[in-house]
Amino acid sequence: MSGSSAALQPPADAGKPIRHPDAPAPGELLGAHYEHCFGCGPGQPHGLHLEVRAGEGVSLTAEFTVRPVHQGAPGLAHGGVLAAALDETLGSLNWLLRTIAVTGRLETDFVRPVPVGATLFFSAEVTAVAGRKIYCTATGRVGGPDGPVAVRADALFIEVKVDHFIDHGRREEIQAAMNDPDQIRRTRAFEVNP
Ligand SMILES: CCCCCCCC/C=C\CCCCCCCC(=O)SCCNC(=O)CCNC(=O)[C@H](O)C(C)(C)COP(=O)(O)OP(=O)(O)OC[C@H]1O[C@@H](n2cnc3c(N)ncnc32)[C@H](O)[C@@H]1OP(=O)(O)O
Repeated sequence: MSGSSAALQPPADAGKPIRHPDAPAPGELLGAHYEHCFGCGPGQPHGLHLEVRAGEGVSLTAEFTVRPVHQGAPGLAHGGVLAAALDETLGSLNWLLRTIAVTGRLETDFVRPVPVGATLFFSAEVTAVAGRKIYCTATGRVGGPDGPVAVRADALFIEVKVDHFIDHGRREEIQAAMNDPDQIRRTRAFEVNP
């Protein structure tokens, strides 16, 4: 099974994504957007520690190595963890648009089982933008960037203001983030008009 639902088909008036002029150069490693992010944060011991590199246009590549803490069935990655890796990969595309956005919808195909110890090589791109709606797609391969497809996803991200996090996040983490100049710098890298 593959093919995304009607909710993930861009409307007729959608435009092509535009790479922000200050986006990281192709090949550049993108840092974590938040130290304690489950997907990319170095301060999250059981996190995915996804490593993401900017690509050409509004595309990127990412790598994630499955560890024993990510198991579902014995010796195999948990599907929810793989979906999280896809979500994080797709969310990282917003660095290249310099837009803050959250996942509205994520549709995932699990094509083959992924063993513990395997590295997933993701490639992702934004396919269309319509107002606040950002349409994107990602593929994860095993064994190498040209290996067989193990997972893929299509998603819709919705642009939000930084207030989305300030209004909804638990007070203590928001306060700590606001007191951290490095976090403020990272958040600004996402925003065209901070
Ligand atoms: C200094 C302070 C520190 C701050 C530090 C921050 C740094 C952060 C930097 C970067 C963070 C990135 C983090 C990446 C992590 C990986 C990505 C994730 O996992 S994100 C978490 C999972 N996602 C959510 O928790 C969203 C929960 N949902 C919501 O909050 C709302 O539903 C939201 C914002 C998505 C939409 O709500 P509305 O009220 O703003 O907008 P409406 O009007 O409902 O939707 C706008 C358009 O989008 C469509 N839409 C919305 N949801 C849809 C859906 N599920 N399916 C299809 N269409 C949908 C609607 O039909 C509408 O379309 P029409 O403009 O009318 O054409």
